[in-house]
Amino acid sequence: MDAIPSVAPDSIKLFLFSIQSAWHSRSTNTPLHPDLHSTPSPPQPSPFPSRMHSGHPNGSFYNIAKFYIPQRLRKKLERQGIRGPQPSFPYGNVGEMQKIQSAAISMKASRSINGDFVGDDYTCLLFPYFAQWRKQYGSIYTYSTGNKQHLYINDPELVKEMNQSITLGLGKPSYITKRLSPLLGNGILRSNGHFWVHQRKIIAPEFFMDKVKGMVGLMLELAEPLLRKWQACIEAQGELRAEIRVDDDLRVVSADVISRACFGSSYTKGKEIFSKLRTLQKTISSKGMLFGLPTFGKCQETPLLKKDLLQMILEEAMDHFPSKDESRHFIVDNCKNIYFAEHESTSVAASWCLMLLALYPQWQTHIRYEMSQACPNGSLDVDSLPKSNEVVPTSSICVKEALERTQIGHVDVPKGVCIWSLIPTLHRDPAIWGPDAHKFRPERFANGVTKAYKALQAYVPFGVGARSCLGRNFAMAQLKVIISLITSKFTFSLSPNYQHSPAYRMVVQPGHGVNILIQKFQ
Ligand code: HEM
Repeated sequence: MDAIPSVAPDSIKLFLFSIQSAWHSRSTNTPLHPDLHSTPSPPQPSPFPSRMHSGHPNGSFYNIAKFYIPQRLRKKLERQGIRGPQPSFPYGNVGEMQKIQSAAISMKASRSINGDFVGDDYTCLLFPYFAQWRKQYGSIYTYSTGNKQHLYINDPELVKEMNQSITLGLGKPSYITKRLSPLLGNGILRSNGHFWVHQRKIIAPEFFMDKVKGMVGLMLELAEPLLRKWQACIEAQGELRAEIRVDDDLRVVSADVISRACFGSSYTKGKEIFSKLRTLQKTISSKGMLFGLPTFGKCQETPLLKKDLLQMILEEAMDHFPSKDESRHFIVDNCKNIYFAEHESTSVAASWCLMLLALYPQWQTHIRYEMSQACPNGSLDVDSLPKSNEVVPTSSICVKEALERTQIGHVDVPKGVCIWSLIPTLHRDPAIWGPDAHKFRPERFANGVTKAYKALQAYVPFGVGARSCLGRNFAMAQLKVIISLITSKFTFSLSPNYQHSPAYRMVVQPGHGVNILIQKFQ
């Protein structure tokens, strides 16, 4: 068993819990990752899914048919009392979304670094049409992007229903998965139905807590170069402190961990792949275009893990697929999927964590205190990793499509409707979290996550229902490792050069990075 320093003080748990409600953001994604990272971009001002059919003149039979199918779905929802903005031909509510977005951008006021901005609901800026319609129509409404009818659901009871649902009738939306096909093949992120179940059954056990615990030693080791680099920065500046832009360094650690844990390879070797992934991620989330297929380097044995994830998945796949060809596709596609799902989500979450810790240094002190209590000699057993599933916020939106007629609580969702849930909004809802929902108060989680809010299962940082995050244990372990190590070695504050500007690139990222002033902790 690896001897490790304390990586799981309770205050980190509280801290990580609280970011979700006080700050939020995949998030997400995302869907990117949204959500992922896996959560694809919501309709953005340009281009919208429906605009991609530009070869067809307005008023053509093609456009008329595309417009009237969603209209029928809308009528079915309206009959259940679900309202929403009136769509117009041929692009539904896209024009209105663009207008609302432009107005929000021009109203964007510059933010001062006095801590107040943490209370801002950034979703109002990133997705202002959702915010406006929520005010008009409540937590469930319908809108159209021309050829698709959408249902926005942020009602806690309905989210709970979705969370508990195991139906295969809700899956990844086809118009998004089609676009992701060249990048992700038919891997877990974009497959649906029984094929998805099959893949999930094979891959999920590789991310169970007992397997993740075996990777903690590796996570600790791979964080060491970052600590040395930051220490060297302080020394190189010949002063007691240095200014660091944390994002790229965290990205390197996170990419290195997934490379080594899954593929026995290192980030530096796969650097090109990761930079390609970043470009692709930006392209997907901002323009929704198609992209090239990344290839992955040859794996090398890592001395730190007896078997890497790839090997374990490979062995499982060999047992489950009848032909070599099928298992080869399964393996290649899912390697890409896991890289893609992990890439950015964890490192971006770590960036936001450091930003908040820099802003609220009393929580750095708290973490150090708990670490000193938990491991007076500076080293702890790997079993001290927490069992609970607390979270950080990077994925912002969960989107599903009703692949067949599906019942969600009292709502009869017609086949073909896309369902959107905005996680940050749910996590900042005063009806769920109380009047201080927008405040940064990690202590609200002191008695566990269920005591922190009023509506059960309204806390869904890793997504909703059967398709929720498969890598949550991995992500949490990595975040705890990195934050504990940084906090134990340095004290830090927010640099005056930090510009608060959340940006949606599959997950919500610090648009201009996170700059902190670090100093060696004595
Ligand atoms: C802080 C870090 C992370 C956050 C906030 C996060 C969040 C999410 C969310 C919200 C979803 C569900 C999206 C949806 O419902 O459409 C998801 C799915 C997924 N995540 Fe993560 N994730 C994180 C890290 C990771 C890591 C490290 C891995 C892998 C090592 C991973 C692998 C996956 C996979 C494979 C899925 C798809 C599951 C399926 O469709 O069955 N994630 N994640």
